Amino acid sequence: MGPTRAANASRSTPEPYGLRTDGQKFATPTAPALWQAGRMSRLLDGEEIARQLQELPDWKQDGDQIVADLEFDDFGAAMVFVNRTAEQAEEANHHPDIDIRWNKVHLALTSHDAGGLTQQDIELAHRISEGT
Ligand SMILES: C[C@H](O)[C@H](O)[C@H]1CNC2=NC(N)=NC(=O)C2=N1
Repeated sequence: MGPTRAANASRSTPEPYGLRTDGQKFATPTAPALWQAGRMSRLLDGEEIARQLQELPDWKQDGDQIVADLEFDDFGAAMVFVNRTAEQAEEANHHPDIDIRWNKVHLALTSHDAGGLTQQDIELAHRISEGT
């Protein structure tokens, strides 16, 4: 016997999706439910993005993305950077689009699940730019 819908609704912390014991079919989690569960950031507005980009000189906004164009001594140096970026992306479970052209690397970050820019994009941009 699992909790009733009413009991569930009154919980302050929602049960994680996938662990419902009341036999109800899983609903597609709504954006507010995911934000509350801490698995999705809310969209940032234009002012917040502009303010935070002041601390990220390598990055600029391009529509729903933030992008960085970086140049290295040669292909090998670019690949060292890209591999480090890949590790950071895996740690964050947030992954930039990466375009490599010999010594030039173009990175683009957006939060596909939220449909635009979130704090996750800003945080990963900081991590990527530290040490470049
Ligand atoms: C299931 C997993 O959390 C999602 O697919 C993650 C993976 N990496 C991601 N990376 C980026 N940049 N945006 C996302 O929305 C995203 N979603």
